[in-house]
Amino acid sequence: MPDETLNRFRQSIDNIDAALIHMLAERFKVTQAVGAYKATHNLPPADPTREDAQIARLRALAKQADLDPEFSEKFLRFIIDEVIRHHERLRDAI
Ligand SMILES: C=C(O[C@@H]1C=C(C(=O)O)C=C[C@H]1O)C(=O)O
Repeated sequence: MPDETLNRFRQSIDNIDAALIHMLAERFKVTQAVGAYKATHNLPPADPTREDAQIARLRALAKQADLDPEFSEKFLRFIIDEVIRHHERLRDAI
């Protein structure tokens, strides 16, 4: 028997998941451009000072939004680590 309430929740979840994928795709497009710029200008793949500032900012935003700051930091760390791997690959390809 179809559960309309559960279906409506799930439609919303599916829309949010699609938005997350599109936002991540845009973010990786920009970070790829940053990686190419860094590789051609002899800049290091990682910038820990910038990362610390981003993490502090996202933790504060998460708290305001009633989202777990620990989870938010882990999520951003996971993404940034992947970006750094891409930047290292771009650097090594030169
Ligand atoms: C994108 C950059 O390169 C790296 C990746 C970052 C990110 O994904 O936000 C942040 C800092 C850098 O370690 C950058 O330097 O801005």
